[in-house]
Amino acid sequence: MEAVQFSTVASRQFCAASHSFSTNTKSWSRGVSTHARKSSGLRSSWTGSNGPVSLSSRNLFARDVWRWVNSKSVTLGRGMRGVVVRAEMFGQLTSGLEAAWNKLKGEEVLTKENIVEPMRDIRRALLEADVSLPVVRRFVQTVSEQAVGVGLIRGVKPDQQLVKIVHDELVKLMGGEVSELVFAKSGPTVILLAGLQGVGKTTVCAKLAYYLKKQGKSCMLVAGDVYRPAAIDQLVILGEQVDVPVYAAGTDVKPSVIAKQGLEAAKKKNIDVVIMDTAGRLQIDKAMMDELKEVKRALNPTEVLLVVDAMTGQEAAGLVTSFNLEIGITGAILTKLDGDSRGGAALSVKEVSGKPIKLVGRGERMEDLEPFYPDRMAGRILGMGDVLSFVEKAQEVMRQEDAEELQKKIMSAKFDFNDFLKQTRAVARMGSVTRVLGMIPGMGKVTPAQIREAEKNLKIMEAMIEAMTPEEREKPELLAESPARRKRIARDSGKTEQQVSQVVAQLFQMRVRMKNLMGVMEGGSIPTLSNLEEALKTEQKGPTGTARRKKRSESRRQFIDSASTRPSPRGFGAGN
Ligand SMILES: Nc1nc2c(ncn2[C@@H]2O[C@H](COP(=O)(O)OP(=O)(O)OP(=O)(O)O)[C@@H](O)[C@H]2O)c(=O)[nH]1
Repeated sequence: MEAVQFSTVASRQFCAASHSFSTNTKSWSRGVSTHARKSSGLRSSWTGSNGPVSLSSRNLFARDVWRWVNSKSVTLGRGMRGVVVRAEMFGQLTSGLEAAWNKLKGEEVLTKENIVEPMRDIRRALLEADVSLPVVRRFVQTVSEQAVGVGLIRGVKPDQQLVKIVHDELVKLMGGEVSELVFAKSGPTVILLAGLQGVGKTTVCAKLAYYLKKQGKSCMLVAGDVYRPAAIDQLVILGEQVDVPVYAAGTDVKPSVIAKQGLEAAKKKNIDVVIMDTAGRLQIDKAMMDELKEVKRALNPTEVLLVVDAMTGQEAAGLVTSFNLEIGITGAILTKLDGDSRGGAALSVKEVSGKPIKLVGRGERMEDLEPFYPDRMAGRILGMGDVLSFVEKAQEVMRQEDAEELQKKIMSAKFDFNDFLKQTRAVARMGSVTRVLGMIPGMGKVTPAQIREAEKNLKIMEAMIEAMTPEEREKPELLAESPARRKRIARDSGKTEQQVSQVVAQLFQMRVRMKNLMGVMEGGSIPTLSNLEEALKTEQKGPTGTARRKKRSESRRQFIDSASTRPSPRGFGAGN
């Protein structure tokens, strides 16, 4: 398999760099770099156009976060060409809110007067996101009250203050804490799934089983959708796919009887969790509710979860309310979040119905079901990306030793070209490129053309690294100090000397940034807005070190500065 990768070797900057090398479009490269810095060192890069695209990631915020990061990889398909990057999840809302922050640029303090316009933008953004009007009203009022009362905080700009207040209120709006699934103290835990037709119920049954199996629980699926024979077949196939038994009794038996029989069968097999699929209807009707009530009575479930489609916006919140009133539910599962650019459902369900979103579906694959984290979602809405979900994904696929080894190297500023290559070759099974991009701060706005460009550029970088000797890969200093070596690499890889110089310069810049960010984040955990600011301030101050070290690195620094600022008339990717 040709190594074609999408790697986030803790190095969005590398990707950013590749963009800036290639596109020669200053505004784009500047924009990406800013995003890269703002993302506190989470970096991504990808290479290759003809082989499988793979992906791995690192988050450099703190040791404990690092521990989550294990390496593994996933093949994403043949090349990234043709990948369509869908709208960033909640992208519309994110841009709407950005307008609000922008109105506060240049202000000294938040006042009753100067928040009028931003609050109007926030209100509009939420309404456009399909959040229900009463919810929007309450939200805007709470945020306004807090904003005016917050006063002047030294070193924090008013727009940042407002972002923080909105962030915290969004978290509260979505329920604050993660709402975990409840398990029965004895006997099997029974999860009853309900929902309208086509929302993804049957798929969720299998996804949920897959999710719980990963936590060491044995599961059984029960096929209760007797009105659509294909639904039973679909469940059986999905059950096979996730290697979980399926109890089915055909279409002639009442769902409540199937429920009882399924539960008995599960008990006999000492199954930990029974997941019951039920029929969906086009709309709520009495017959449907009565049948569900009967099934509920037969099962006495631990969890009754309503599966709702995120793309239906505030309608989803209304459904959760109706189902709760009618049959009593314990929470909701929001599916198709990957296709939702507005966010109305995620924002409204808890506030409108009082019931939490417990899990979210973010794709069609079995692994695309995860807990709903209000704080991460808020971060993502504000354009900070879903860093922790991203890192958790990476953890599933990355070896711990590798992560620790890499962390050591970064802390001692020894991250080298071998590490870069190794990471780009660690193929990670992390989901679609689109989804992963959406999780990386700022990356959701990357267009397919930009992806293709970056893909091309990373391939070029890989060619250069391959032309280096093992010693040069380990000690990039050799390249910084020797034009002859750079010339040889340029010749062997078919690139220009300038391109080689830029790649070497970039590695040094990466080292400095990574080290600074790691240093600042060390001991912290989740990248919050405030420590992000601190990290960036420290980064701007430059690396610390003894005078001697500083002197030794001076000439290298000069090389880096000149290489990275040299004009690149034809762009990094040109002429290859
Ligand atoms: N993109 C995306 N598609 C999903 C998600 N969840 C489910 N789907 C797709 O939605 C479609 C409908 O899913 P089903 O599981 O058949 O829906 P259902 O609610 O069981 O449908 P009925 O049995 O007709 O009531 C399928 O094509 C799924 O692959 C998700 O989170 N994201």
